[in-house]
Amino acid sequence: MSSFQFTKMHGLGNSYIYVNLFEEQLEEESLPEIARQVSSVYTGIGSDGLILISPSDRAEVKMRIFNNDGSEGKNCGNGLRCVAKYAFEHKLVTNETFKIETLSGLVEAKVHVNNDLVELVTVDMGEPRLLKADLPMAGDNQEKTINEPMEFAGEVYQATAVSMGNPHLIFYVDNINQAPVTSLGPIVEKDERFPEGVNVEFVEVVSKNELHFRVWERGSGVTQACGTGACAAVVSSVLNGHTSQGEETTVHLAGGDLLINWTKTGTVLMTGPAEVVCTGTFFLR
Ligand SMILES: N[C@H](CCC[C@H](N)C(=O)O)C(=O)O
Repeated sequence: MSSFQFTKMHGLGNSYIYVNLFEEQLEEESLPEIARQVSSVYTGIGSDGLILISPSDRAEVKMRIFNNDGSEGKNCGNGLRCVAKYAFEHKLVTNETFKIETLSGLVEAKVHVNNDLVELVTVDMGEPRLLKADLPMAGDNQEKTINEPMEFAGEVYQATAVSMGNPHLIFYVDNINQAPVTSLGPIVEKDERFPEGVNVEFVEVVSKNELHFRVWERGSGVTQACGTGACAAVVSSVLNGHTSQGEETTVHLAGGDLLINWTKTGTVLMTGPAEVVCTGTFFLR
């Protein structure tokens, strides 16, 4: 019976099981099954997935993320803040600002330290990608999808597509508490126009600097928060004229708030908390 040490961490309630591959070894072909096992609230630890922290030849550390269905995501905003906290507190890095490698490129994290503990993290998530080819999604590869009518299950919705290294489709609603997260989310996630699937976000505009936000995540379903999704929602809101580029927007997610700024230099800054829940030994079935 093989086992490994883990740390459960969360960003605004979006929790993952973190494994430090500087110290542990996991078989590559077992990773999807390990993600499914640790994520189960009944027979596992309970989380939205698995995140691996490993050495990198391009950055101080590398992050890989697996959703709770075992699929591998290419980026994870809440995960990046927790990886940054873990790396700093476990002395995998020496500076308060450092780079993290993801499957969708390098990002830069800055930890905000208080009494040797990291409470808040700011991540420069890089530039959003707006072309259909970037998501990927069906249609003219060089076109963008901004406030476009799209039909799902017989209804037409206005949709905006943004990639933060992973795909997001954003819908605007008048009342976030009535957003069709569990009814429309799974339909859109698996729509054939998104060959790699898509994360589905619902946004209520409160003001020019404030959004309400809910999410149906690709590979995990409803989560308390989605960092890349919040970044995509702010980019979408600028593109749709609801908020302004270069100004900080407060995004109210189910698990709490993120501060997001699609800067005038073109990259998206995300600031929010990262917390440790527990550590332990997991015994693989
Ligand atoms: N479900 C996402 C990965 C997790 C992203 C989310 N938890 C975040 O904080 O960005 C995907 O398959 O693209």
